[in-house]
Amino acid sequence: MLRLDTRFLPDFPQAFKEHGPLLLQAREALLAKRKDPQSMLGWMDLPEDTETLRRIRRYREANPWVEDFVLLGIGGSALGPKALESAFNESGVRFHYVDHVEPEPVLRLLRGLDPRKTLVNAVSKSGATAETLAALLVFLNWLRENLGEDWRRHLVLTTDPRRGALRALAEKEGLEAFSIPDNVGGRFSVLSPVGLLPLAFAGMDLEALLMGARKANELALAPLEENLPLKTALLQHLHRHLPITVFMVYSERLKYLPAWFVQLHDESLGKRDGEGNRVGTTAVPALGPQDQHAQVQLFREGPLDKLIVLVVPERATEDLLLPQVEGLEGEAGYLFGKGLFQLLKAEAEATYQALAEAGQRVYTLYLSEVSPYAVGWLLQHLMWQTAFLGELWGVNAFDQPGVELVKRLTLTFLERPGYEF
Ligand SMILES: O=P(O)(O)OC[C@H]1O[C@H](O)[C@H](O)[C@@H](O)[C@@H]1O
Repeated sequence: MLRLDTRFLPDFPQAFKEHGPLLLQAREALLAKRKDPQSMLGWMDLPEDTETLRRIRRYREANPWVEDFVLLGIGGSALGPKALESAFNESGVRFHYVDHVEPEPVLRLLRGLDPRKTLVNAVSKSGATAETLAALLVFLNWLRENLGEDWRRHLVLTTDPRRGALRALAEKEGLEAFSIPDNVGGRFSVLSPVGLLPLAFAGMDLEALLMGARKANELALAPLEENLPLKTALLQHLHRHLPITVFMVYSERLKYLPAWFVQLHDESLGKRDGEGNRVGTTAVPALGPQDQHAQVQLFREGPLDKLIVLVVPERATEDLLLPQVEGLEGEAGYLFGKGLFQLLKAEAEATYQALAEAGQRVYTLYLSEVSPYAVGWLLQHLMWQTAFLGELWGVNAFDQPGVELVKRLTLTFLERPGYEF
């Protein structure tokens, strides 16, 4: 369950009423694009795709030998699975993410892995991302050298249904491969095999994850009053003059969720609108309570240039009572007998109030608990929010023309004769 709290933004209910027509128009414009196969709105349908889920389950069951799962992918091909796996890994399978090109950690990883117990999953929608291709070269070679003909069983690809280097490799070598639907872009792909395959190996309850996402879909299509994604989209829209939107999550298990949100928000919305104006707000990741001891000083007394979103669980799956320890009554007595989760909730509430009191604009999204259902709901909710904002800000939320130059320049530098920095 996901619940919005805007108690420190008293004008919001009125603003929501006034902006009703604008919001409905934005939703209509977005949904009208669904008919267009180029629209990249396939993420809306992923929670219904039970056939893919069945295939993934069968694959997982056929490979019980996996002890280490190495995911080669970057951006939208890594951030979602990482955010969910680190929260919900129940299986004991160890996960490793190669979403970088720093040699030392790759070498350290290779030296510590047993190839016979390792499954490598290369993930790339385009099949053309330099970091992922570089990692694939290394791991493919490593599997071949160590496993001989058996290497094929240890490599699974997640990529475009037809195009790109990964698809070509899968066909040439007869490798197991899962498809990211044509009309699903990287940062909207967490509920496709990009996320579902690794999460099946993590032992996560995928039915519940998708059920939560279906709930977000239901609300996005619901009448205005119940429409949670239109509400939070409007909160972001009303504060678009503030350059920063902080996404602060009060959950250690969800510590990688802010990074997923940052890509979703920044890469979708930071671009030129139809008139050439630069639009977008900068999402800043934060974690509670750790960042109370780092960023909150700035949030309290620094510039009032932020919209701050807190994501707070309402219940613990299991609390841990703090024992009374003799000799520590003076300093820690106020904690005796309290739950660790009680402390977490008190800290989140204290931050909420202190930020509002400082004049920062702040609202909270309460998660009933850190469960696959609630988090599935939250992820899909945030995708709807982003898509609605794309309409409100007049930008295409599903492309990323701005990142291309870096890719092209990287290739130019590598191909330059005598290249060395
Ligand atoms: O999945 P891939 O095609 O390898 O893309 C991985 C990432 O790289 C690109 O640079 C895009 O900007 C991201 O949106 C994408 O998630």
